[in-house]
Amino acid sequence: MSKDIKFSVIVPSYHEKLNIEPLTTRLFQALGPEFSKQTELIYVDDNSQDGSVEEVQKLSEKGYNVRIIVRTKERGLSSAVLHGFKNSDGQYLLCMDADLQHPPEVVPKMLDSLVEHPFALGTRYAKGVEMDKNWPIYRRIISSGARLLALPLTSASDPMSGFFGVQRKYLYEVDPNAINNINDKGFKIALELLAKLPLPKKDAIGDVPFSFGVRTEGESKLSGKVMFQYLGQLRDLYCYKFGGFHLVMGSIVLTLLFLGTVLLYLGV
Ligand SMILES: Nc1nc2c(ncn2[C@@H]2O[C@H](COP(=O)(O)OP(=O)(O)O[C@H]3O[C@H](CO)[C@@H](O)[C@H](O)[C@@H]3O)[C@@H](O)[C@H]2O)c(=O)[nH]1
Ligand SMILES: [Mg+2]
Repeated sequence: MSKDIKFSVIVPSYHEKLNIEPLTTRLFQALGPEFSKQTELIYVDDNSQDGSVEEVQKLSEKGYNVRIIVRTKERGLSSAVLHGFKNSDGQYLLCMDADLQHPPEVVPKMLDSLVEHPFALGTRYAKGVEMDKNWPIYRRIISSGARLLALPLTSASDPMSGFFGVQRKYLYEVDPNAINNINDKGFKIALELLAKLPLPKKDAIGDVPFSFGVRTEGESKLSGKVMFQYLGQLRDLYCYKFGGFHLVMGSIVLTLLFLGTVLLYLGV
């Protein structure tokens, strides 16, 4: 463990070569010299073999504190984030996407919030925040449906966000067993952590409003499989939180809401 590193920024990445250089340079530029000295940037790539490794190597040679972990046996956004957290040095852990939908310029605010709160949440649901008008309508519907289904599980403003931070001690120290209960399937790792980590009842979450951008390079990896993984994750979380009877009721409500969302999407 490096004593100089206070903040670790973890970026799950899959086929993101074209986004690596702009994200890295914009991030360290936004951090400025003092924050930069205390920050490491870690890409967790699932063997994209698209030149991402060489791209990171170039940036590291230029002096940026950046490295890339390539996993060859595992796949998935959530598990990549957990892998990055485990293999990082900072006490303050931040997660963001590679595709610049999470503006690197907001990271200093996120880190400030994370020093003050156990959990920092980049939120798209706050006054004055607008979703990029180019974000496709079907993604908005899916996102709203997913958010609705998570309402009984957390009071967080945007549990679907992939832009969040957590203090290391809440992952591994406050309850060393908590990490073993975390579901590492799918995309919604923030929801999982919010629902299961031993966070304090009061003032646990520091919201940081941000405007969600659109991807300009590469493609989204959201697939039907990921959506079904989300429904499985919800079922487990309902069970974890409310027990057996509520699980059955929850499943019925979930199915109805899911069908409603699909029908709405299809315009039926
Ligand atoms: N290592 C790894 N990274 C992955 C994988 N799948 C996706 N990623 C990375 O995870 C990030 C988000 O993936 P996108 O494909 O861009 O997801 P999205 O559909 O735009 O979803 C995003 O927006 C949601 C909010 O609407 C977020 O909830 C979600 O976390 C993600 O940020 C990107 O950096 C992408 O490269 C994977 O299997 N392995
Ligand atoms: Mg994206």
